[in-house]
Amino acid sequence: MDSATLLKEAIKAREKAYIPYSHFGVGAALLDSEGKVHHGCNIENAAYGPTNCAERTAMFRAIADGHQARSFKAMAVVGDTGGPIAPCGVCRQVMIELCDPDMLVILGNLKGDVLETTVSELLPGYFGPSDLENVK
Ligand SMILES: O=c1ccn([C@H]2C[C@H](O)[C@@H](CO)O2)c(=O)[nH]1
Ligand SMILES: [Zn+2]
Repeated sequence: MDSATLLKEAIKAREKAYIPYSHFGVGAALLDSEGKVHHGCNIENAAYGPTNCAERTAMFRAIADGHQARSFKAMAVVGDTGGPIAPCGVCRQVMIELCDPDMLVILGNLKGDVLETTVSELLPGYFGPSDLENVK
């Protein structure tokens, strides 16, 4: 599946956002190793803190569906931003946990701006799963 197709899936996922507070919808589409796409949208909460971003919704759904961590091929994310959307810090950390550091991340907006990057480029100097390898 190419980047443009995955971005279209993220736009479809965005339509499902539950956003009574910010009215800012975000969609994510995570491509698994079998070619299946997992949709994520942001899901807000009256207490604000429990809000789940679109990116984490997509990753948590795919893991809960039985897909292996770090087996994913790409993720596209879209919001109505001035430039390509920038994932929040919490989602970047969860990407480092559940996706390969070299996995393609396609960031877009509704105007058609696109930035192709990777998980490790989004979180330089990250603390990740391998940093706990020496624990006895
Ligand atoms: O990359 C992003 C940035 C923001 N949001 C959500 C969180 C909140 O619901 C709303 C405004 O921050 O957008 C995401 O889902 N992904
Ligand atoms: Zn986030």
